[in-house]
Amino acid sequence: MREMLPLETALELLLEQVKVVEKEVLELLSAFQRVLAQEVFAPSNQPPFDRSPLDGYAVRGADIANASPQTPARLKVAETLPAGYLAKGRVEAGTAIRIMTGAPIPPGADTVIRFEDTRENNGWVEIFVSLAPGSNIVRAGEDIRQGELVLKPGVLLDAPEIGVLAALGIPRVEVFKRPRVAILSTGDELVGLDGELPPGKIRNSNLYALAASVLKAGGEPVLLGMVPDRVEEIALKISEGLRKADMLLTTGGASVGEYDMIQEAMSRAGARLLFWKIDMKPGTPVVAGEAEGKLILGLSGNPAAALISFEVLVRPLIRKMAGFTNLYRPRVAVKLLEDFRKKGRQRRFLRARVGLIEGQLWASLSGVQSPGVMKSFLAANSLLDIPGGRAPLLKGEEVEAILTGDLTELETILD
Ligand SMILES: Nc1nc2c(c(=O)[nH]1)N[C@H]1C(S)=C(S)[C@@H](COP(=O)(O)OP(=O)(O)OC[C@H]3O[C@@H](n4cnc5c(N)ncnc54)[C@H](O)[C@@H]3O)O[C@H]1N2
Ligand code: MOO
Repeated sequence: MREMLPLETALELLLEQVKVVEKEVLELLSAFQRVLAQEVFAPSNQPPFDRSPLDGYAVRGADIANASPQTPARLKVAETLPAGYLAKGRVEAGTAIRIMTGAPIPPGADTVIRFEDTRENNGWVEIFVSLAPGSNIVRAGEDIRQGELVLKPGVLLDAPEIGVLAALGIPRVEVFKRPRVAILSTGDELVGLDGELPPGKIRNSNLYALAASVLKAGGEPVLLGMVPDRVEEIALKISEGLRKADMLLTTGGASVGEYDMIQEAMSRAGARLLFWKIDMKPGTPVVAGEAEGKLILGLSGNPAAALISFEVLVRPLIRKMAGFTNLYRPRVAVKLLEDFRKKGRQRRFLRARVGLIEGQLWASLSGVQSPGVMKSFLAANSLLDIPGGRAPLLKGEEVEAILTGDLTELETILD
């Protein structure tokens, strides 16, 4: 087995192994935040009919051709037309229909004049402006044409997509199931969240951080809990994970220490080893295996290393399984707001905050970068991707940032 694969090589190898999960049909609102699995062609025009975008008067353009404040056109108001109804009659020469926003344009009319440009008195309306025929009419299909491909498989069904499907009268859609991702923490030092912390022990935080990450990536976490550093127990849990889920993540025991037994446990559970170690820091030790067509990824026990491995390696895999077309986060060029002096031959991912200063994106490190430190994630909205051998870096140098956080935060971050 070769030492330390480049991240892209490892990712390519793993992406080849994963398949998109099955599909299911859901009621529209249950499909919110799911990935669309079908093409959606518009069954009808949106809007379905020519309509008024204003409260005003539907008229014939010819009748108001010479209207002005000095020489208003005088038209007989034939009826009032609210949204949701059809006009009883036509707009004949010399008449107008009072029309509300969203109401269908009555036959005979080709223009709508807004209330502000008119004055009504005793069943007659004076029009003070002349508009070209066709003005102020929203045409049927102006938004979406019947037969048009509106949504493609692989998109996330967010609020606008749900709204468009509802507007088109589509009550159910085919979406991808959520890939189930089993998570197992290994380590004698681990205890759960309740109760006193015994001496020498730590909380099993990786289970929760990874479960939340799986949810965010579009997967469904299957919590396998924690096991002590014993090969047989780990192997049994791996087998359980293979039965219950489409992919399995473990943390701990991925390095070279005496108790690092994930590789051994994977083999006992019948897995084929794909690789161990990726050229990145944090997150070098990743044991990748495959069994029954399912991936098993043994991530570092170090909490920050595990989360960074998840971000750059596991997230794209889950996104592929979940049916997304876009697997990756956006990457942008940023300038460093401070020096980063630590040399290193390995590629590094640094937790950072990216924000705008006078139209330029800048990055400042969000705290301590050690693989066991979590707090620096709290202020981070990105990972800086520093190629091996590139550091030391000086303030003002350009580097690449992977945007992991909310873009809306960008403007408020730096002063
Ligand atoms: N002699 C060497 N030692 C280490 C090397 C090395 O190359 N040679 N690599 C270091 C690097 S880099 C990393 S990263 C870690 C990876 O360690 P493991 O994956 O074997 O993880 P553990 O040793 O089990 O744990 C590391 C650290 O994380 C804590 N931990 C473990 N599980 C959890 C959990 N579920 N929740 C929260 N924290 C957890 C654990 O207590 C340790 O502090 O190895 C270095 N060593
Ligand atoms: O590879 Mo370890 O993950 O540096 O921290």
